Amino acid sequence: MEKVSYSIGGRQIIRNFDLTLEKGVNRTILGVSGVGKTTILKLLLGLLKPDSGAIYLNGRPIAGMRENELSVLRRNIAIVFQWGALFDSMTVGENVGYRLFEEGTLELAEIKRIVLEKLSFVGLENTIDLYPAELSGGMKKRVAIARAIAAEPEYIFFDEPTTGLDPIGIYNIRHLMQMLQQQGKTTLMVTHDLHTAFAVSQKFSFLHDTRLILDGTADDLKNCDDNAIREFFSPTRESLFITDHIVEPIIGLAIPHKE
Ligand SMILES: Nc1ncnc2c1ncn2[C@@H]1O[C@H](COP(=O)(O)OP(=O)(O)OP(=O)(O)O)[C@@H](O)[C@H]1O
Repeated sequence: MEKVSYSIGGRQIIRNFDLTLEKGVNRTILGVSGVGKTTILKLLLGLLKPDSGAIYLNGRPIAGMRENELSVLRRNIAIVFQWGALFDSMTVGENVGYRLFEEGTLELAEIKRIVLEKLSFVGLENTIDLYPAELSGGMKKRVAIARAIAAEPEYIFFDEPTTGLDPIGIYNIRHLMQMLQQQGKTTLMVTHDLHTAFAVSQKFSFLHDTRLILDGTADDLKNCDDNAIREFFSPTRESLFITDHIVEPIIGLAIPHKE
């Protein structure tokens, strides 16, 4: 995204926002609730059109692209929505294979093989004939990941992937995200779960009051003395003014040890 601005009903949501997704890197967009993080995902997916600025997909501007060209490029992007967004009337297997089935290019047996492979990747191959209502929240999110990767997208977007999960569920999602990264996927996440963000992300975009105020690493965030960033990392209001003692442990705790 290059200098993208977007407003809703005359209210500016983002202004001159820049974002680059580097191959194989996980980036997290951070910022307080309502600041515009999900709006950025929607702009990237082409669900919203920017007021100004440009969005490039694999280096090509999407503005003015024909719908068939766009849909080829969009095949490269998948999104895992906050609540999984599975189709309730379809089985787990049908949910995971839906996109491939709709595209109509693969034999049913091949789709089934891919569905089983992706369900086994998320550890849920035994749920193939169940309906979403029969799954826990964490299982639904894992099925949503299996569905997202069924068509082998290059980019995967995660909107609040760990919201509402217990610690084991959160660990599972983190682990899957790390495995996807090992496979070379480029991922973008929006989350309030800072531990997960620092466990899986190498790059961060911090959005505040319509603007990008930091684009950098965990260390850049930790060392940044911008007030908005320091306040964001303060766990309680009482600690807002002693952020020197707060920022480091939160970020430090969450960064995984690299082998
Ligand atoms: N369809 C809409 N009509 C009017 N305002 C909207 C609409 N969609 C989003 N907004 C507003 O745009 C702003 C940005 O919303 P967005 O969902 O992108 O924020 P967010 O940072 O993802 O929030 P959260 O962290 O709570 O999910 C919010 O103030 C929201 O109220």
